Amino acid sequence: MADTPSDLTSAPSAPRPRPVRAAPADRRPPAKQTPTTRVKICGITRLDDAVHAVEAGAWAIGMIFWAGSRRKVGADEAQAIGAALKRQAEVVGVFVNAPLPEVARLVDACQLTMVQLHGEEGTQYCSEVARRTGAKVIKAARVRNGSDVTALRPFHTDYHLLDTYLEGTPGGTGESFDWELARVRRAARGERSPKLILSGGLRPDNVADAIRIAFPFAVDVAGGTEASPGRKDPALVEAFIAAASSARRIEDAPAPEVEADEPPPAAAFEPPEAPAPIAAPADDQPAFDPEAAASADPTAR
Ligand SMILES: O=C(O)c1ccccc1N[C@@H]1O[C@H](COP(=O)(O)O)[C@@H](O)[C@H]1O
Repeated sequence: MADTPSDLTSAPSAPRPRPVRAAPADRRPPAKQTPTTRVKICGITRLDDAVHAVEAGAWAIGMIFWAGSRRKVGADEAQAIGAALKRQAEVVGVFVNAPLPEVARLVDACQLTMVQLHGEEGTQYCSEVARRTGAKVIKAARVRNGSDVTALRPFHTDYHLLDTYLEGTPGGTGESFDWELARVRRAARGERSPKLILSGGLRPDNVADAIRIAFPFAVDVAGGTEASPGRKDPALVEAFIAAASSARRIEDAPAPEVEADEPPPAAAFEPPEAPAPIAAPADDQPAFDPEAAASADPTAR
């Protein structure tokens, strides 16, 4: 029994409870927030524009390698942009039905971290781009109706991109589509879909509405941030990124059950080793679809 002061001081003392004090507001863990929508600034042809876009907060910058584009990037500029920015942002090359060896060569030469396939590339071609280059793959669809959106389902790429359908133009139309159609994709049950990138006619004054309706992972803009084709307007770039970053994404809005209104289109073609014209469907060359082949021949699994 310890009943003297000396006994008390020598006895092993129980740890004293530490006073509980509220952490100062500035040291409390941040409240869980929905991450803001990423921004891809596309159609960049000049190093200065690329650097400015990344400094302004772009997640990705895109360069168009399709020869028919008014925004086609030059080889030297593309290499300089990739070398300068590949550690700070995603550097995306945009292709339309390009031969696979050309895509692989440009990924290496320009240090692309992502490849955006904006033509009629099929599933096997997309997988082959990922396997050969190591770059992440964005598969784009041009949207008229719900079927154009659901047609992306067999593409197990890193990202799906929805752009506006305009006859005879593979992309960069400057026109928007009905963003509600993106919900067809969200209504898909069960499997986890690739992240959505929304594009087509987005501008600083409409991007927040688009985000609220389509709830994309990222938004992508070319024409809406330009002074002229291939040349960015720094003020528009900054306004676009600010508008996208401040838009609230309604993460837990229930996904409506929207049905596709038409059957999915016929199978895509696998681009040959030589470029194919955008308007030419491969009627004479049916796509090789590994999933269809496997289900027709169970031994092929
Ligand atoms: O911008 C182009 O010239 C282009 C050409 C061919 C394929 C894709 C192209 N750009 C992509 O188009 C969309 C939206 O552009 P916009 O904002 O409507 O002008 C975007 O995904 C670009 O990557």
